[in-house]
Amino acid sequence: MDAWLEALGAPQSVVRQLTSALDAMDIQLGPRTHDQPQNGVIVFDTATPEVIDRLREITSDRSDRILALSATSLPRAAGSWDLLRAGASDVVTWTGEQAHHIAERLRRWEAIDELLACRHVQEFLVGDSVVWQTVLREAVEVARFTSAAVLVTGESGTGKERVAQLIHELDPRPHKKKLVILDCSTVVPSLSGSEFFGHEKGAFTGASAPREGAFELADGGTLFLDEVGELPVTLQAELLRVIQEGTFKRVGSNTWRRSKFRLVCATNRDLEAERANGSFRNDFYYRIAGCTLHLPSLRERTEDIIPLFRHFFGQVHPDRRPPELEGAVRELLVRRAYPGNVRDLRGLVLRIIHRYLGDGVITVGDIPEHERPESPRVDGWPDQDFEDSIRCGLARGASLADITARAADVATRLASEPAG
Ligand SMILES: Nc1ncnc2c1ncn2[C@@H]1O[C@H](COP(=O)(O)OP(=O)(O)OP(=O)(O)O)[C@@H](O)[C@H]1O
Repeated sequence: MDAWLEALGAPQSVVRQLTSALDAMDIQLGPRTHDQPQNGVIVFDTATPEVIDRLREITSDRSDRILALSATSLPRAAGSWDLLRAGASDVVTWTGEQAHHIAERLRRWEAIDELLACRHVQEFLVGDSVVWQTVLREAVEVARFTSAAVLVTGESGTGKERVAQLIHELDPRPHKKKLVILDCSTVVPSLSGSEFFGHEKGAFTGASAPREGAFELADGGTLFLDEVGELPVTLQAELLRVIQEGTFKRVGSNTWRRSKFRLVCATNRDLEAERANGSFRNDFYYRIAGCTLHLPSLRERTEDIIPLFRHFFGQVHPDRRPPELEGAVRELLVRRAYPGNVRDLRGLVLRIIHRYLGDGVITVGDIPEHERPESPRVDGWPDQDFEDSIRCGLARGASLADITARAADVATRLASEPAG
């Protein structure tokens, strides 16, 4: 395998030692090329501001993974954190004996990249932006190389359920069973025991036959608890044991059963805030969040909008090349607010496709009437900041009425301020 190497003030002897040790393990270090993201090693003497700047520069536009290798002294703790913050993925000090560790690290990164680049993953979770590829890479790593419980957070429609599906697919357990999905927001409190743990015949009125619950069904596979933030605190307490130990009793039974499952949970709620105010249990949180993945909103990755458009077009017309977009259509797609994120975009694309006659460029005429900008811009008003504020409000869940009321407040206050 290949990886790049940059030496920033490191002794040549260390660079030579490292290069030949890795070469003996079949890893060739070369210069950093400027096409695809690649993994590499930066060797430096001490973590100077130049090293930090260089790391930032490399990781600002490409999702390279970088091992920062300090050639002489152990970087001070603060130095290590600075290196990680600037974009390094790992920090190691060279004492002449870490070649093996470095080789292992680079090999794992390469294995993850191969999975990430495969057609299935790229078409299942579309997006080339650095922020998206970075989180996707984390998902691939945790799925393939750990059995950790994963908590996926992010606004509605950002792809949390799809990430859960991917984690299950990439999980390398032998004889893996199915993915069981349970939407916690639909669990009726009086039937929650049965939903999660199952029940025996006659356990309660209406229990005419025994039933397996979600934990039992997920034995050997993955249990995806969607909308986990909706679980009442009392129920969270009841789930602690099964999540920690894998043991549970069906409702109406005294027999302990065992289930071995991987747990993936998702929520669009702010569990940090809910833990702080006591509406989400800390002990439950620590059990479900062995690893957390935060999915970015679509407004944080607008460069993925056009690729997603093409993807959704391809879903409807698998045999056709996605058409070109007229400039105004492209601008509308990229600048529009998507409170429902990718789901919202998908809905818009479908509405456009329904109107599209299926020949040539997609033009503004293919945009449904209610999606068109309402009024022409007059002398630069409303300006971009004004639009951005509204978009931001909508994205945070404010209604049009909230925004109008707020705008009226601001206008009244400004009108009463003395001129100048
Ligand atoms: N990166 C992506 N590539 C392709 N399709 C995507 C992507 N992200 C989301 N989607 C599509 O967007 C829709 C919403 O995705 P998903 O249900 O995974 O979101 P979610 O975050 O779980 O939403 P919610 O919080 O409302 O449950 C689905 O139709 C899914 O196929």
